[in-house]
Parts: sequence; structure tokens; C-alpha cells
Amino acid sequence: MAEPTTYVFDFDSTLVRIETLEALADIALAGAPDAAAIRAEVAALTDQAMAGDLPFGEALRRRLTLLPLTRDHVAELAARILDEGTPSVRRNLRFFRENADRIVILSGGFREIIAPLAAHLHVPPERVLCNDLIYDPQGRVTGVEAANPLSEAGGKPAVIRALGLPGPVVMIGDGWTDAEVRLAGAADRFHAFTEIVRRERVVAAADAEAPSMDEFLHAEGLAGRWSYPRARIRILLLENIHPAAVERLEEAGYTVESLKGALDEDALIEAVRGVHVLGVRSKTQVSARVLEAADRLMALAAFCIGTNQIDLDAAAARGVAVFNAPYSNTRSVVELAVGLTIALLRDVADKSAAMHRGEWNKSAAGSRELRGKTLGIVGYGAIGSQLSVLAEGLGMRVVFHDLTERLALGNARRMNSLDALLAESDVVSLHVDGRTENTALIGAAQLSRMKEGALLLNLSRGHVVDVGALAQALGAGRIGGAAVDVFPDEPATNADPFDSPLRGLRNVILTPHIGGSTEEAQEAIGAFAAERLLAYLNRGDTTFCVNLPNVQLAEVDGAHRILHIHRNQPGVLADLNRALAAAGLNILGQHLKTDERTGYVITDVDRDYDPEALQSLRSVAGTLRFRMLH
Ligand SMILES: NC(=O)C1=CN([C@@H]2O[C@H](COP(=O)(O)OP(=O)(O)OC[C@H]3O[C@@H](n4cnc5c(N)ncnc54)[C@H](O)[C@@H]3O)[C@@H](O)[C@H]2O)C=CC1
Ligand SMILES: O=C(O)C(=O)COP(=O)(O)O
Repeated sequence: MAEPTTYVFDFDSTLVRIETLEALADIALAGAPDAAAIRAEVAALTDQAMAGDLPFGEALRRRLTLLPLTRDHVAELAARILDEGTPSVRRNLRFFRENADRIVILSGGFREIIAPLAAHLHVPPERVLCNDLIYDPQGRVTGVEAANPLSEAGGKPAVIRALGLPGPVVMIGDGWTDAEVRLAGAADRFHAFTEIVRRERVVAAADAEAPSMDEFLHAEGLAGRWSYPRARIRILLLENIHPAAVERLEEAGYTVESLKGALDEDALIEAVRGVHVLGVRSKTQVSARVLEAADRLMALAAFCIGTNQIDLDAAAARGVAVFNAPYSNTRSVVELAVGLTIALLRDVADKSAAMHRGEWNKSAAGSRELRGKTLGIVGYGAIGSQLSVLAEGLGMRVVFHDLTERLALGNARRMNSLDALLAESDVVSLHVDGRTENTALIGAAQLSRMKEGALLLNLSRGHVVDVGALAQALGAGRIGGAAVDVFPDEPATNADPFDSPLRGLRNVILTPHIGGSTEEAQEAIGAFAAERLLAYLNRGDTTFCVNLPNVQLAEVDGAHRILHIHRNQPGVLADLNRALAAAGLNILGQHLKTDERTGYVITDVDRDYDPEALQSLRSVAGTLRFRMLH
């Protein structure tokens, strides 16, 4: 039997994102007047040594001489070293723990600092090869044990050779001293680790570059080999999605590109090729043509509430999971609707515009209180029902109309028809979703059924109102005012012009689709939608998915997870399980959930199997998508 491979990991800027001596300098020099200059000198010496321009032993001694280090400083850094773990190392804890007997940590750094992380990774102390600090009786650091080869240049290869490892040795690290292990023949392969720092000379001397641990594991055929390395998964976010989402997705190891504006269909078709995950807001139309061009797309997120801009059926037919953030901007829309209602009742927009022109027009004519007026809410979903509560709190009477049965909150009264609601309301506020059937839900006929001088608010979707008919009704004085936040044709970016028949009309407040645009809402949406995407990418969880069956799943532990999305037709599960049995797999757990068009099967199996054997799952009749998680 072949001898097992040993994986040798550097510590600073590899297992942790810091350079120990720089972090110790920060602690030891805190408050010192010359701190910045000394810190810069320490960093320069680290850089010279790691780039191979200065012998390691000399750099180490010179750095230690520069710093007034004590045992307390060392203990302070050791106490927080787990927090300094490199992001991709933290993601791959399982690899370290399960392979601890094949791992060596090799570092010119210090035992006290490395030991806590080594213990966390389950690497035994005898496999941690590093320097030992020497202290004087007052606890001041005076140097390192000189007999340890790691305190001198060429120490790393010497220490590895002395281990007399029988099998292949693979080295991974960011510095020149790591490259030297391979150059001196003490390692069979060297991966230049570049997640924290990238040094050209080190990369040039390496067999491979590892931008993250996922890439290293993938390249070495280790734990992550069944799933794609995360950094290669491309996420494209359009329409200025909040940085909270970008940060969360990047921290999880994915590659994120973020654009400010929306793209039209042709531009999106170009942009979406090779993209694994697409994030949009309300503007970007994700049509069947776009989905057809999206050769790699696994998931799509609407970083908003509405999903009418996405062809959900076409996405499901390709096994693309679609998510949204159904509650994160609800309150923002409701607050704006309340504010706009008061502004319309008091003619605030026109009075303010007149003041800006230098006109003073103090008058109560036509201005009314909100108290006691009837608010008609069309669409009593999350937004409509929340508005109902706030409006009642402000003394309004509330009536509502919805296509489906909804719980009437407070004293709100259900109306059996839209017409009945229109006839009774002083203010009509639209909160229906953007399904195609809602096009021109409010047209000339509906406007004519509203009370004389009543007000209309549309914060739902532009096509829900026939704006030409609304402009006419407003011009004729039939409707007393309107607040419109959404339009049939909205500019793709802030640089594009806006036009509408509603421009220039009296008591009409126009806002640029900002119902959900508050800092609170955007941050909450970013965090929520990113979390849904991660749950799907990392564990196959489809909770809140709007077009595939929802399955809530925990992280896989001690098993591989196989995800299979298929057309809902007879026999798929049986075929799938026959293929799994043929591959010799032991099923540890299985979930199946279907809706009328799609089935989603999640199978957890034993760890040991040949991924090639599973390719037959792709040919099971009805398969839409097949994915393996490690
Ligand atoms: N202006 C903005 O920035 C924002 C606009 N929106 C829009 O608001 C819409 C509603 O949001 P939510 O309340 O969260 O959605 P929701 O899905 O909870 O509620 C929509 C309700 O409208 C009802 N409905 C649909 N068509 C109807 C019709 N023809 N007549 C009567 N009822 C009808 C549905 O049965 C449902 O109860 C979103 O779909 C989105 O288009 C959402 C957030 C921000
Ligand atoms: O949440 C929604 O549906 C909205 O309409 C808000 O859209 P936006 O994210 O502002 O493009």
C-alpha cells in the first residue's frame, strides 16, 4: 500500500491571516511615541524575509531586538489567535480535524501563539514544529532557542527531512521559506498560498497557486473534491445591492462582482454566461432567453420583495432556485405610504414647490386630516396588512380587498369586490403583487368608480395602473391627488432620464421607486438574501425558495450530500436510488419534496465513493440539475 501523504502547513499568513511579529508589535508598542516607525521596520523585515531577500534567522533576531516583548504580550495574542484564523481555513475545519494525523504545522513563529490554533484543528503538539521563545526572569523575551534549526535560514527543509516521512510531502505556505522546502527537495509539491498575501517570487517557485484552502483541497483531491472550490463560483450582483451582501458572500469564499445599474436583456445575456449565482432587484428582467444563456446558473436572488421581473417557470424548468427577501423592506414601504397620504391630504408637495419659487400661500382650503378618513387597501398581504395596522393607529377607518382569504387585522373590514372598495374609500392604496394579470388593474373604469376628489397611491408595480387614464382623471379633477412610486418604464440607472404623463400635474407626488429604499431595509435585504443563497449553495436548503419545493436542511456532517432536481414525473426516485445502489452507496438519509412541476431529492450518503460512479445520476430521466456537496 502506498505510504500516506503528509500535508505541511505554514502558520503566519497561511493558517492565520496575520504575521505574528507584526501583531505582537502592535500589542507591545501600543501608545509608544515611535510605534509607527518601529512597526514599519518590523513589517519591512518580515517582507524581506518572506520574499527571500533576507536570511530568516537574521530577520527574526532583528525583529525581536526591535520589540520590547513580554510574556504578557505573547499571551494576549495567543488568547485571540482563533479569531485570526484565515477565512478559508475556518471554512475547512473538518478537513483539518479529520486529517490531523497527516498534518504538520511548520513555522518560524512561536509555540505559545500556534498551540491554541493547532489544538483547535486537532493537530497534536508533536506535529507542531516551530520556535520556542526564551524569557528572562522578569518575563521579557530575550530571543529564541538557538539549537532549533527553525531559528536559522534553511531551517524548514532541514526539519522536514529530519522527520524521515515515508510518503509524499506537500507543502503549503505564503513565504519564501516555504518555497525553499520544495526547492531543497524536502517536499514533493509546493502550493503558494495567496489568500492573505501574494508574493510573485514565491508563486513563481510553486507547483500551483492556492488562492484559498478550498483550491488547495481541490487541487490535492482532498475533502472538497466533490464540490467545486468556492472561489470559482461566480456571483454577479446588479442594481447596487447593499455591501452587507457582498461582504457575507465573499467571506464565505465566493467570488462576487457587483454592478451599480440594471442591464437590459442583451447585455444581461452577455454578462450571465459562466455566472453561477445572479442577484437582481426589481428592475432587471430575467427572461427565459436570459435563463437559456445562463449556462452555469444554479441560483437567482431578487434582493427585494417582488419576483415578477423573473420568469419563475423557466427558472424552475432549468432547476434554477429563485429566492427573495419577502419581509425586509415591508415596513419601509408602509411608512412611506403613511407619509405620502398625509402629504397628499395637506397638499404638501405643491405648497413646498411654491415656497421654493418664493410664493407664500397660507390657506386651509382643501387640506384635510387623516383621522376619520377611509383607507382602501388593495392587496392585503405583508405590506397591505402592516399598513392597515398603522393607519388604524392614526385614526383611519380601513377597508381592504384581496383575492385570497386574509385575516382582517384590528377593525379592518373586508370588501368583496374592488369596486365596492373604490366606492367607499377616501384614499386608495395599491399593494398587490406584480403578476401579469394585475396589468391596468386600475384603469379609466376603476378611476371613475372612486369617490370624487379621492386620492390614489401606487407603491406596488408600475403596470398595475394605467397612467394615461390616471393623468386624465387627475387633470379633470375627478381624482384629488396621487402618489406614485413605481412606473411602467423606469430608468435603468440614476443617469438615465425619466418621463411620464404624470409629470407636472397638481397634487401629484412622484418618487423614484424608493418604497423599499431605506438604509435599514437595504442592509436587512442584503443580509437575508445572502443568507438564503449561502444556505442553498452550502447545504442545499431551499427555505423561502419561490419556485422549487422548500426543504429545510441542516449542515451535513460525516456524509456527502447529493442534490437532485427533477421534473415531477413517476419513477424518478426509484431510478435515482437504483443508480445510487449501482454505485455501491449506502444512503444515510433522504428527503423528497415535490410540487406540481418539480421534485427535489436530497440524499446523504457514506463518505467513501468514486464521484465518477455518480455521473449516471445525470442520466436519470427527468433530471434538471444534479449537484454534489462534500
Ligand atoms: N415600491 C417599492 O419599493 C416596493 C414595492 N413592492 C411591491 O409590493 C408588492 C406587495 O408586497 P407584499 O405585500 O410583501 O406582497 P404579498 O404577496 O404579501 O401581498 C400581495 C397581496 O396582493 C394580493 N393580490 C394580488 N393580486 C390582487 C388583486 N388583483 N386584487 C386583490 N388582491 C390581490 C395577494 O393575494 C396578496 O395577498 C410586491 O409584490 C412588490 O411588487 C414591495 C416592496 C417595495
Ligand atoms: O421589493 C420590491 O419588490 C421593490 O419593489 C423594491 O425594489 P428595489 O429593490 O428598490 O428595486
